[in-house]
Amino acid sequence: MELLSSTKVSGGWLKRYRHESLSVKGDMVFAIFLPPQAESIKVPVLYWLSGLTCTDENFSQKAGAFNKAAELGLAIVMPDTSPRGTDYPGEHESYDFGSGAGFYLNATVEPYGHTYNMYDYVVQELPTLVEEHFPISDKRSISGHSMGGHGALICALKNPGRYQSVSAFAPITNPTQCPWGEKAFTGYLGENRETWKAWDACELIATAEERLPLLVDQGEADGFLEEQLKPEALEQACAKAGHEVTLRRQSGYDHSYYFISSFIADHLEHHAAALTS
Ligand SMILES: CC(=O)Oc1ccc2c(C)cc(=O)oc2c1
Repeated sequence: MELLSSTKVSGGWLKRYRHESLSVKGDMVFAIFLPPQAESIKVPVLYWLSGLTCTDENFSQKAGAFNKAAELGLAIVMPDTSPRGTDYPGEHESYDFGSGAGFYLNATVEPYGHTYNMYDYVVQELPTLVEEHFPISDKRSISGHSMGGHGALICALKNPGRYQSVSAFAPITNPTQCPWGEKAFTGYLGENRETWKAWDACELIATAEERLPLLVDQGEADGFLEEQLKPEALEQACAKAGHEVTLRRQSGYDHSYYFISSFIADHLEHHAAALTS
């Protein structure tokens, strides 16, 4: 691992690293916030999955999360949103597919199937790496925004026992039924829609082995609400499956990090309560 930068913030440290990833067969960059408590004990950790077009830096620069994370003694790990440095056909042509748009799945269609394995990376490889190299415990939670909200929901739903809690901001709840998801899943998984279901929170809810309560914030002035995000689909899937969900519709908020920064403290409290109980 190569240390790229180290910055003191909120009494703790924000560190960025580059490392060679087996899952994506290339270099990946991630950031980790270590709260002051990590100087003397192993601290629990929140994985934050960012949305389309983002890198590890959007959350660290814009969410305003570190004062609260320091107060609660939470580490935060911020991975990048896709493999980088490949040059596949179509990879750099649009904001919603390819670079910056990994969708937190394991691609099966070549050439993407070769390296776009963001699911393996965030669920297995990155936690193994950070738990080995930093004073963090194996108590994990997961959250994210938009494409990253979809990622957080599917990672938790597919891995009972791995996370203590899950939350999301404006998640793509039902990617098999919205334009962003249909485009990405066709490109990464192929035309057979049956195979898509394994990566869709609304499909996974029905058979989830674990009933982690979901905390979701959704801005009512979000321009992507009706066509892409579809919070009502998640509500209906949860109601049908008897899965607890707290969906907070926040009046006037859009899809931006202003929205995330307004409610991130609530999410950190939610995760800290589960991680320290
Ligand atoms: C920094 C920032 O605003 O990030 C951002 C902007 C737009 C989007 C969209 C449209 C989708 C998504 O998944 O993430 C995302 C993130």
